[in-house]
Amino acid sequence: MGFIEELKSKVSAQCPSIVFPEGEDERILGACVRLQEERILAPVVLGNIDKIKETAQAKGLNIDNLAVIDPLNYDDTDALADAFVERRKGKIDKEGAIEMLKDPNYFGTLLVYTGRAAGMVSGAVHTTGETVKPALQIIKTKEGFKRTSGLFVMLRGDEQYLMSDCAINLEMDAPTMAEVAVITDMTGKQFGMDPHVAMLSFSTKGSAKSDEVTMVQEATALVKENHPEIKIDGELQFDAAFVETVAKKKAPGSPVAGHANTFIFPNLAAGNIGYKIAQRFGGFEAIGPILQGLNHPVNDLSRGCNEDEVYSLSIITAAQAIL
Ligand SMILES: CC(C)(COP(=O)(O)OP(=O)(O)OC[C@H]1O[C@@H](n2cnc3c(N)ncnc32)[C@H](O)[C@@H]1OP(=O)(O)O)[C@@H](O)C(=O)NCCC(=O)NCCS
Ligand SMILES: CC(=O)OP(=O)(O)O
Repeated sequence: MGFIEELKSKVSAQCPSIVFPEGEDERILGACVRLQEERILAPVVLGNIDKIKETAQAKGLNIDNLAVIDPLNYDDTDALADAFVERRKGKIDKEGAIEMLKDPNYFGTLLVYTGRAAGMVSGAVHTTGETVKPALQIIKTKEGFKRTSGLFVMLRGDEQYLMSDCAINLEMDAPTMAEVAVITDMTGKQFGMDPHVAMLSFSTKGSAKSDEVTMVQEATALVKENHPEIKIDGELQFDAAFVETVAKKKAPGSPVAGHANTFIFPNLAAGNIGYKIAQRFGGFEAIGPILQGLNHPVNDLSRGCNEDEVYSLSIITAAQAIL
């Protein structure tokens, strides 16, 4: 059984409710109708009902059984605003909260925070910043984690790899890269994988010297020291991490080199460019970014996503909510 198929059977047993702030988008609406008809999860679609009906008609979708909420016309806005003000502790007043709730990403995030939905999927229309900022402010990271990070599950046939951080952290240092590695290992295990983690660089085992190479070496050392149970090595170039013959030459004796399946990037440019190259040149399905380390699952999409990627990320979001 494939990765998504396996999660699907676990998720459908509980059928959690997932909110989609971009209900007027045809890729979102198409995926929601499929998820609802297959009884995998219970979508809650946000948007203007007339515009959603227009999208449905243009695509020939039957939305009769879909839960739709217009954030501009919702009975419980007052309760959401109160929860928002309480959570932000002096950073927003009631009037400001009511205004912010007109933004579907804030509205959807508050539905998740207050337990009205188990998770959220957005970002097919909005930028990553617009999508994730409400979650960073309201959902926040779990105890023990300082930074969230954006993971991609890369799928092609039987191949399955994890890549992160491809979406969030503009500045990388050794503690942040170490934290990304630890949480990515946890996510992989949560999804039933056996992560072999490569801390990526343009250098393998000291073949080049620079501040960034030192940062990756320090991050690797931090993980090895604090989490001896994690299968990790670095710093490794991608070929040394992935190709056995190259690993034998560049990193002999490494427990990970040559068969890594989990790749941690040394900066956001490498991560974001790297996953898109694998997706567009390599023909991988790229599912994510999956935000790791938050109290509840809120996941972003690339604006370049297709309906199948929305469908798959929704199943992963539901799985994060129940596993
Ligand atoms: C994610 C991002 C929007 C955060 O923006 P930001 O300007 O740092 O956010 P702010 O400084 O306003 O912080 C907002 C809140 O988020 C928290 N925060 C910021 N980055 C965080 C992170 N990585 N993890 C957890 N919390 C974070 C802050 O602590 C702050 O909390 P507070 O308001 O309760 O004090 C920004 O880092 C970003 O644009 N990243 C790149 C996104 C992108 O375009 N990626 C490429 C495409 S996927
Ligand atoms: C993840 C990502 O790169 O998002 P977008 O393509 O929307 O910028």
